[in-house]
Amino acid sequence: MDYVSEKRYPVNAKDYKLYEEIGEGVSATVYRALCIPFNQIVAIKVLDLEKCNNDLDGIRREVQTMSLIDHPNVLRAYGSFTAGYSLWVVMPYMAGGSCLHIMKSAYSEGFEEPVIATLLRETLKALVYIHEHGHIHRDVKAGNILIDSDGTVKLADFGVSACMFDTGDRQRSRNTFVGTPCWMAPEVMQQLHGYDFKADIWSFGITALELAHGHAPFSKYPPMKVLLMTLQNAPPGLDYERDKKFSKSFKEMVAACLVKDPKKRPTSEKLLKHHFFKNARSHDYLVRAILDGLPPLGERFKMLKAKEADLLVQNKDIYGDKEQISQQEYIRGISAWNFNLEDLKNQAALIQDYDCMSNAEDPDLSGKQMDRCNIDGFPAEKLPPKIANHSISAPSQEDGFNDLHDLETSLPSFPSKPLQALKGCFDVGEEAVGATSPNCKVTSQTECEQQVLMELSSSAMDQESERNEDNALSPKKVIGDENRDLLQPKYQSERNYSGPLLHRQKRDTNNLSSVEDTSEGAVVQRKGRFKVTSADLSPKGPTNCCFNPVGGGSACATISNPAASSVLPSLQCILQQNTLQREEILKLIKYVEQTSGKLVESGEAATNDLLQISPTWTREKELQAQFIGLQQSVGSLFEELQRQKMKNAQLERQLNAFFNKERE
Ligand SMILES: Nc1ncnc2c1ncn2[C@@H]1O[C@H](COP(=O)(O)OP(=O)(O)OP(=O)(O)O)[C@@H](O)[C@H]1O
Repeated sequence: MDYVSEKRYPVNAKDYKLYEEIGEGVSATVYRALCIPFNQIVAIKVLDLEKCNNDLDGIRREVQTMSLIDHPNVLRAYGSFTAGYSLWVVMPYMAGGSCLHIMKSAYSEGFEEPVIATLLRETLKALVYIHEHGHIHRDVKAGNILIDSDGTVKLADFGVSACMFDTGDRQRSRNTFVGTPCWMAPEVMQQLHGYDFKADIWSFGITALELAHGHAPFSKYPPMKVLLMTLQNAPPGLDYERDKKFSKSFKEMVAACLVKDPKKRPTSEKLLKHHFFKNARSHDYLVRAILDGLPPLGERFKMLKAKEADLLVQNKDIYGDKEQISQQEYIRGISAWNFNLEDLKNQAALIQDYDCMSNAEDPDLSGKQMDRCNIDGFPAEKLPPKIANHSISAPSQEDGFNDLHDLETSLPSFPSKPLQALKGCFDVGEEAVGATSPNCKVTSQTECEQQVLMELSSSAMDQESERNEDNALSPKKVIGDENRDLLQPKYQSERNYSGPLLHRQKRDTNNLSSVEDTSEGAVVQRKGRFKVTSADLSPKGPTNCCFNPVGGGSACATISNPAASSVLPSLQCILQQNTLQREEILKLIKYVEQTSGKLVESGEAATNDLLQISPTWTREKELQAQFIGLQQSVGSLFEELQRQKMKNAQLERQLNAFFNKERE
């Protein structure tokens, strides 16, 4: 990228005067500020380095990338420096704020088409530039499209951008999992073959829908659900019925972006030539159409925060105190999803309970949106068969029963490595994944994946019989679409109030008092937007196991309908019980032999049989001991890894401080 910085902005906090807050992200607060020596208003993003844990690399990358940018549609950084435990990034102040904030303040149903075309064209120009320079933005969404008071549009936030040239060609296709679930391309979730800049085109299509409706498709669902819906459902799009007010060319443009096969999506350059963008207008038009009459950014932000706080107070009784932070984050529409493995598995167990209702009602989710959508400029034969033939093959969703069918039939299309898809949610390396999942410490990855897959399909089958009862969980029954932001806490309650969630137990989530509260645990690793908590790491042994000498069997509560997380402990539990039973039987036989004084023929045979299997039994015991030993060493290796990572982070911090001192 071209180096642009002519003017050297001061790198000392005392040269800036912070004014009001104008935005908040996962680990940063953004302020309007005055650069005193230049007497210039700027925006300063203050990142809490303590909150960023191990992601210093990411931050450094963001700042570096931002300061090398030279394009009118990409937000650049004037400079950055550390102040105490925070990093200050100085940027141009975009007085209109983000499109997301503007929608939340005044256009909750979304913008008019010419406004969307103008915003998207400018954003797309930014993407063309970014892609040309070998970068993938990876977080294209309305929250990152900023507008200045003169109507200039800039794409912001390189927090998760990746440089395809970082370490050579091999890295052109990325293998990390970052971004925000609703905007995330299927190939990013799947983690099978990596992904490239076409992932941004998918996010761009989702952003188009967000600007059209005021929210992204699937935004009311928890992350795991979003993940599965993105992978399994037909891509979202503009609906011919619901979205009558939008032009055919808009629908076609969106459909061209939201094709599951990235190869079939247009490049940003080609997309920019789409005739939809001929509807784009001038900066002045944007000012007149959406900025005029809006209160100043700081005030708007304050009002939004107050509105959120009100909503939280209103719902405190229903959702409880501990949900507040995640609710706030959700309502703000930021990407602070607190992914942890238990959450994801629990959400997988909940899957589709509310689909049966919602898919039929929510045009975003219905299959019919693509029916009459011929993609001009991008020939229909280039569409994947699922989309191209949609009008013929898509089953009617109206009765709300097809969802089950969908899930079953789409299981084969679910990533062949579903655990990898889950694993990806943490943006952690292979070793950490093994360690974060207590159930996967010794079994091979494939076995674990099979367990998850089994769990998903058994959950799908169970749900057919329980569908009617479970419809009570449908968000549509609880709350109207206009209050969509309030839906999330309901699911978050379910997420956070659950241990390994059995499908049957799920119904109890309506009665929170009956559900065990498993507190989340301290964050032990955070990468990008995702964190792994100590709760994910603590091994959860089998519970409620008791040996029943009368029935001669074991009663493991976790076995009747095993959640993925409990399958392995359950198997261990059975194994243990079998061993105990065998011991008991041997003792009994010995006792009978001694009291009867002679060997009954059949008894003899039975004893011999049992004695014959005893070497196997001994071997089992040995293996069990090895298993426990291995579990322990994986645990301590992981701890060591964490220690080293923390050390690393500390060193980086010191280096940073040193570097900044040098610059001063
Ligand atoms: N230069 C700017 N001018 C005006 N507002 C800004 C500016 N930069 C950021 N904001 C506002 O602050 C919000 C949060 O900033 P930012 O997105 O950079 O933080 P983040 O932690 O990366 O958040 P996220 O994870 O949601 O992307 C933005 O959505 C936007 O509304």
